[in-house]
Amino acid sequence: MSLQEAVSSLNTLKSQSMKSITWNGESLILLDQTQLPTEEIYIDCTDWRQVAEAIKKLRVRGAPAIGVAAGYGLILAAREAIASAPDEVTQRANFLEFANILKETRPTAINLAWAIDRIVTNIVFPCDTMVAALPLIEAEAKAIDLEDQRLNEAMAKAGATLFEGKKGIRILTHCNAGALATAGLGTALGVVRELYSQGQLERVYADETRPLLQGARLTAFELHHDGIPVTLLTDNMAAYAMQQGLIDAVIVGADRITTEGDVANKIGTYGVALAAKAHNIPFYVAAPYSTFDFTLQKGSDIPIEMRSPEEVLCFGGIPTAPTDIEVLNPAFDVTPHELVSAIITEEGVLTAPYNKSIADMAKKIIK
Ligand SMILES: CSC[C@@H](O)[C@@H](O)C(=O)COP(=O)(O)O
Repeated sequence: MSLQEAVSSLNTLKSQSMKSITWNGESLILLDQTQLPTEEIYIDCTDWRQVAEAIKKLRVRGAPAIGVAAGYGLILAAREAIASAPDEVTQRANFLEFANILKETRPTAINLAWAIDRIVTNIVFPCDTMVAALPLIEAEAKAIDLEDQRLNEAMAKAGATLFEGKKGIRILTHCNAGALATAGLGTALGVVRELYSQGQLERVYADETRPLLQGARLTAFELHHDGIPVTLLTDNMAAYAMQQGLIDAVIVGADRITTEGDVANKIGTYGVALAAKAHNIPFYVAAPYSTFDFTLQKGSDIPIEMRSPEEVLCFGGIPTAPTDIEVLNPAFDVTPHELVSAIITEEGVLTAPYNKSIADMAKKIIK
């Protein structure tokens, strides 16, 4: 498939929901999310380094999406490793080094490490040669992509059960946990789409999500594109909207969830959860099993990505503050499980006590 054909197939798919990642057998085509909503630019990644750069710079972003993109990036890494040396030992060492660099591009969303480890451990390690592993890596990367689409659909259905019999529902969301952040319908926005298709949704309130405006640039864009009513508000208006009685429930995505149910998500999520608690509004998190870190108990142990001060000091290259001041720029925060009303997964809706419901889910998955 040529770049042109891939772009036109992406455009067709976008009429159902935004599709931002396409593997065409030769290269990985990514919709550059840093350019949205003003420009739809596609990057043709023929080198795994371009995939790493795209993840680091948030051209592709959202926990499930970066896992899917990295899976395809490993095909490019394996091809280069095979071409880099005649002997198996060097090829394998080079591949593992490339995989590690990809894995380290973003530290908080566990879906990235999960996808890379799944391919390295299940596919590459048991194979005798990198040449033999190559088609299997490609098959596994596609399986991760397709699986994410199915997980999104299952979460959408599970999430809708929380709103049975209700109409005119107004949902607040933070950041972008939609089609742009996954391979399918989205996690939080998958539930929103399901409610909309059942005629139950009145509208979505989208926090703009400082500093990189994923809510304004991506969520508002994605929902508006798909004809779902959306109202944009700045982050500091969320508590006001709750106080005014405009919000029935909050639904957000997640980048990592611990075994106790603590949730890392885009910076600002914790404040939204606190405000929801104060106003007695349910705070739901939607995430697939690939977002759970079954090795971590406490949210305080989740590595939080600190990003460049420029993201806070400027927007679109235009300074919005004195440029020589100190800046705090954590990309994520952790919402303690006490503030989480339920976690929507493909296995159903998990409720407190989370250490038990998450352990039961882990048993089902790790059979
Ligand atoms: C379905 S994606 C859920 C999260 O990944 C999303 O809410 C988020 O925090 C994304 O952060 P980003 O820094 O844009 O990758």
